[in-house]
Amino acid sequence: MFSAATAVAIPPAVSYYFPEKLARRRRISWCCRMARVQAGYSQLEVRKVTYRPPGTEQNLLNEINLSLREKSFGLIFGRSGSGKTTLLQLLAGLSEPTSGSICIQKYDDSGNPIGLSELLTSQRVGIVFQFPERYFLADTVLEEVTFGWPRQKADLLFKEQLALNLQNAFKSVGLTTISLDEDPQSLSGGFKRRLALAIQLVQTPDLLLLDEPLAGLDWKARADVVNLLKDLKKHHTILVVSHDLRELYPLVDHSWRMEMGGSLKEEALPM
Ligand SMILES: Nc1ncnc2c1ncn2[C@@H]1O[C@H](COP(=O)(O)OP(=O)(O)OP(=O)(O)O)[C@@H](O)[C@H]1O
Repeated sequence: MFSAATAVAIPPAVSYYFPEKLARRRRISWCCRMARVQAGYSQLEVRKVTYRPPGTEQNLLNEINLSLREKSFGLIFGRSGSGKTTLLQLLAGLSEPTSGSICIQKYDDSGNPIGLSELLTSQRVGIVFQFPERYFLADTVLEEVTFGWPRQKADLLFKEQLALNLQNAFKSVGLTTISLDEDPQSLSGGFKRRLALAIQLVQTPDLLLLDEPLAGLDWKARADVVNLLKDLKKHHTILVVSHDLRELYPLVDHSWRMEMGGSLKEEALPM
């Protein structure tokens, strides 16, 4: 077991002394980040995105437009099979739009556009699929989180940064009372969902995409995840696909309905 203070007992492979130089660099980059934030804001801009899977005759998404300002919470709702997950997959770079663009537009303090870049080259994007626990592969929590981490010695600094991120990620999802040696499958439903979020948060994403984050959880775990999302919203831009409108309503800044046939329109939640 470990506490919040010691949150993650980093194993030998990633437990290196965190040098003062690196700490200073983090402070400097944090200051730069603050300076950037004070100088304006950025917004995810999906413009006229159409998607037709290769080799098929029908568009799954038709001229989708969507804008979401940084540190906002967006929710897409709509009937099953309308194309919500397909859109998240495009935003995560798992498929490419047939036409249209997915960008980050920067604005100055007065709201004047000052720069445009592609989402995936300028921002880190994390995606948590529906029922993410079904895709857990490892025997321990630590292996699950560090799956795919680089193994070469040359990546020492990168590993140290990830180890620190891991500690922060576990704290931010309230996973401070589980052992890193535990089997992920032995965790409760709510804790599995927290673990899935922590795995993404380790990469410090700017944009977090969540597909049905409350699906399959009991009422207590659902309430926990809603509270957790409320906290995450302070630091991340979050776009959720969900049918659980009532529970997520208090978090939502913008919402859109996906129509059958793959068109999206901004619409208040039907409460
Ligand atoms: N690669 C593909 N080729 C052909 N059809 C596809 C492909 N991917 C998804 N589809 C179809 O596109 C439609 C939209 O699927 P999608 O999973 O995006 O819907 P959804 O709105 O997220 O549904 P749900 O709410 O049930 O998760 C579905 O009919 C699905 O079967």
